Amino acid sequence: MSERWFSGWRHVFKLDPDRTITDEALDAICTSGTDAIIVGGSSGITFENTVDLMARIRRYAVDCALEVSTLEGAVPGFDGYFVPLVLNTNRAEWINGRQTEGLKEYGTFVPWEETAAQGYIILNAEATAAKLTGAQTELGEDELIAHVRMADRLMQLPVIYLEYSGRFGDMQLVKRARGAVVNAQLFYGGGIDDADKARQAGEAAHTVVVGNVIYTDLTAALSTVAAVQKAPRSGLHTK
Ligand SMILES: CC(C)=CCC/C(C)=C/CC/C(C)=C/CC/C(C)=C/CC/C(C)=C/CC/C(C)=C/CC/C(C)=C/COP(=O)(O)OP(=O)(O)O
Ligand SMILES: O=P(O)(O)OC[C@@H](O)CO
Repeated sequence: MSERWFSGWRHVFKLDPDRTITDEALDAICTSGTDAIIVGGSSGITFENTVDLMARIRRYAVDCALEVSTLEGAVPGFDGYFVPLVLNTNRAEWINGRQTEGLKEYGTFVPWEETAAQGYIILNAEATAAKLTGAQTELGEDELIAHVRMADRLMQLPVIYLEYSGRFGDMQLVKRARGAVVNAQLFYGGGIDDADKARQAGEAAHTVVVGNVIYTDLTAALSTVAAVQKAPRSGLHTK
C-alpha cells in the first residue's frame, strides 16, 4: 500500500470547534504524544470557530487535519483535509450531494495531495451525526462487511471510519471489518473513556479516535495515548 500523509497515525484526538477547551487542556492534548489532532464536529461548525481552534493548535508541532463537515467551515491552513461521505444512509445529500456543492465552490483551491475522502459508517443511532444524516445504524455483520467492501474495493476510499460517537462499539465487529479491508485505513471512534477501551480499540482498528472524554475527564483522555500506542498491532497493515 502506498504511503499516505496519515498512514502513521495510530492515536488521534478529535477536537470540536463548537466546544470550549481551556489553554491548559489544549496544551496537554497537543503535547500528549498523540499522532495528530482532527478538528471536526457535526453541528455548530462555522468559519470563525474553526479558524480560532486551528490558530490555537498551530502553536504546537502536532499534525492537525480538518474534517470538513460544512461549507462555511472549509478553512485553509490545515496540514490535511478529510471529506466525509456517509455510506449507510439513503440520503444522497450526505453521500455525495454536499461534497459536490463544496467542490463547486472550492474545487480549484483544494490541496489534493493532502486531502482524503472518508467512508463513514455510523453505527450509533443516538449520535448527532446519525440523526443528521439519517444513517441506517442497525447493520448486521454481513451488511457491515458489504459496506466495508463497497468503500475499500469498489470506491477505493483511503479511509473507512467506523463511527460509534458517544458509545463504545463492538470490538469483535470492528476486528471483522478490519479483516475485510485490503487497502483502506480503518479508523474507529466512539466512547473511548479509559485506557482499557483505548487498548481494545487499538487492537481492533488501524487508527483510534478519541473525542468526548477530552471535555469530561482530561486525565482519562491523556491515558488513551500510551494505551493505543502500546496495543499489539497484529493483523494491521504495515504503516
Ligand atoms: C478552501 C480550502 C482550503 C478547502 C479545503 C477543504 C476542502 C478539502 C474542501 C473540499 C470541499 C468539500 C468537498 C466540502 C464538502 C463539505 C461537506 C459539507 C461535506 C459533508 C460532510 C458530512 C457527510 C457531514 C455529516 C456529519 C459528519 C459525518 C460529520 C463528521 C464529523 C463527526 C462525525 C463528528 C462527531 O459526530 P457527533 O455525532 O456530533 O458526535 P457527538 O454526538 O459526540 O457530538
Ligand atoms: O467522541 P467520541 O465518542 O470519543 O468519538 C470520537 C469520534 O469518533 C467522534 O467523531
